[in-house]
Amino acid sequence: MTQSVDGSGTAPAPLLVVMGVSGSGKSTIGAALAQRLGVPFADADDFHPPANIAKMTAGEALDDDDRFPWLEAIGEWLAEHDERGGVISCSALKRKYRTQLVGHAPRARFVHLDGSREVIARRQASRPGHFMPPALLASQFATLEPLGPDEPGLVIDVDQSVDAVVQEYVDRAGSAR
Ligand SMILES: Nc1ncnc2c1ncn2[C@@H]1O[C@H](COP(=O)(O)OP(=O)(O)O)[C@@H](O)[C@H]1O
Ligand SMILES: O=C(O)[C@H](O)[C@@H](O)[C@H](O)[C@H](O)COP(=O)(O)O
Repeated sequence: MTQSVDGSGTAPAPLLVVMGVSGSGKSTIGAALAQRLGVPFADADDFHPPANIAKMTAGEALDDDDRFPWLEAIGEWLAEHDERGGVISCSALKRKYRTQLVGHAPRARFVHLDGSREVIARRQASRPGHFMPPALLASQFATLEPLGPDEPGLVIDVDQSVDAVVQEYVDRAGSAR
């Protein structure tokens, strides 16, 4: 489906991966952004095989081999939503993971939710009933390769309200790379 941007043509609905470390707000902001943009939302947490969930629950970080099939499934979701548009929240911590996703959906763009360890640790710790142990946050930051200036998308600081983050995306999307 396409949405009209002006009288002269149409642009495809956004196809976005909301990325960042655990607790950065991917699920919350991804859902709000999808609602604002009028496209479907999915949470990559729901794509993990049970073994990955069990590993993280036990306090062990995932490795590249654990993440590969999970990223393939997310890439397939993106490819399926290429025409309709959509937002999926996915940590996508390393550049090579993002390259894998774009391999499935070349027009996908990333929204990197960036924040200090202090802000994110506080949010992660105050989140009730989630399988991800706060102790894994250090490995998430150690693994994170921030979205580079040569990668498609934009970086948004999460030290502001959810509505403000969504509004910042809307304001900047037109000039995003
Ligand atoms: N901008 C924000 N301001 C305040 N609280 C937030 C914001 N974004 C997310 N949160 C809260 O922080 C916690 C972590 O957010 P969540 O969306 O679960 O992150 P992630 O999906 O990246 O792990 C949740 O309790 C959520 O309600
Ligand atoms: O790549 C990974 O190590 C995981 O995908 C991880 O980044 C993800 O964050 C977990 O699924 C926890 O879920 P939350 O991000 O919702 O805390």
